Amino acid sequence: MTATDSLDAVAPTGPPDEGLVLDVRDLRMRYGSTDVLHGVDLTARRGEVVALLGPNGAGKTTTIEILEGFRLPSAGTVRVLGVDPARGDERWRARLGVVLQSWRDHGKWRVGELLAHLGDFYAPYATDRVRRPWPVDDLLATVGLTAHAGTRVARLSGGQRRRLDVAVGIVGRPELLFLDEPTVGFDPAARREFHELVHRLTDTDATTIVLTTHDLAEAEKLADRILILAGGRIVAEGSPDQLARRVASDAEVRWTRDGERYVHATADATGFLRDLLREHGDRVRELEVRRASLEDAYLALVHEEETGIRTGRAERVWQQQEEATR
Ligand SMILES: Nc1ncnc2c1ncn2[C@@H]1O[C@H](COP(=O)(O)OP(=O)(O)OP(=O)(O)O)[C@@H](O)[C@H]1O
Repeated sequence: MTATDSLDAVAPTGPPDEGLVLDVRDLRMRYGSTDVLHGVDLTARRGEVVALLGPNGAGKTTTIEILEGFRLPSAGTVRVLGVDPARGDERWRARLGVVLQSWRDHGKWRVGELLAHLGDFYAPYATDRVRRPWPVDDLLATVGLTAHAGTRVARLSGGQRRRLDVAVGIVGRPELLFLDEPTVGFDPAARREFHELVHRLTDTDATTIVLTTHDLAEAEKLADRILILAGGRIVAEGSPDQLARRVASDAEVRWTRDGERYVHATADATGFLRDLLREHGDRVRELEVRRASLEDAYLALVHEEETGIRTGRAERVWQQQEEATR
């Protein structure tokens, strides 16, 4: 049986959910005798930003390449814009955008010409709802490359090249956009502009975005939902806040009073603060309330998966980190 046959053998029954842009069930991938994905389930809806996080070698790129139709899975059901990527045609591909690690080809082309040339591919796939391609001048302005429309690709700086990568990924006004480590090499201003661009794409075009990144602050800022891939499975899923609460539901309150340092963990920080200030008033100094961060949650959940120690481990890791900073 081929990989494609096996996909059909487990195809879901029942009517498809129209709002689901991505629907992946029990995705498995084996390279030679090594299992990399052990049954990944994931979904994304129209206009949603989903961040896929995980340690090096977790299988993020493998997963994304399967979704893009560049790699055949060993087993599982995959539907991207309602289509099995293994059978996706040009019309389907025109609805996807991919921002890969840096665009190195076409060094002699000028930026504007290159975008116009690549945009031509999408023109036959314009619809009443989606005008394709994105007009070059608008696109250049959107990614902040207007001043470089006539610059040869080979002469762009690293950050400018990355902006071009983004422009290449969205020139066809994709309904689903894959961003692989999108802001590596961006300066802080370019990163902020890029984040604004992502918000604009989801707000005005309802673009669905799947993002892989090792930058947790970026995931926190951009993602509606975060999926943590470790050990070949999605080990946790939720908003940044939900993930943080999963590893530690208590907030930690710290303060000093008469030169003494105090630390108290509580599920009701507001009530505790009210009582504390009523009792000790202006003798309370250096007041701080801290909840577990996404980074705390990420490290604890990945550590849990790697060591196989589950019960209370995540919470203890968080507490140990706290103690180390005291
Ligand atoms: N073509 C291949 N043949 C054999 N093994 C592969 C192949 N591609 C990836 N792998 C292995 O599969 C595992 C997952 O790789 P993948 O590139 O998907 O991870 P990743 O999560 O994207 O990692 P990173 O964060 O380092 O980019 C790794 O152990 C990698 O060595």
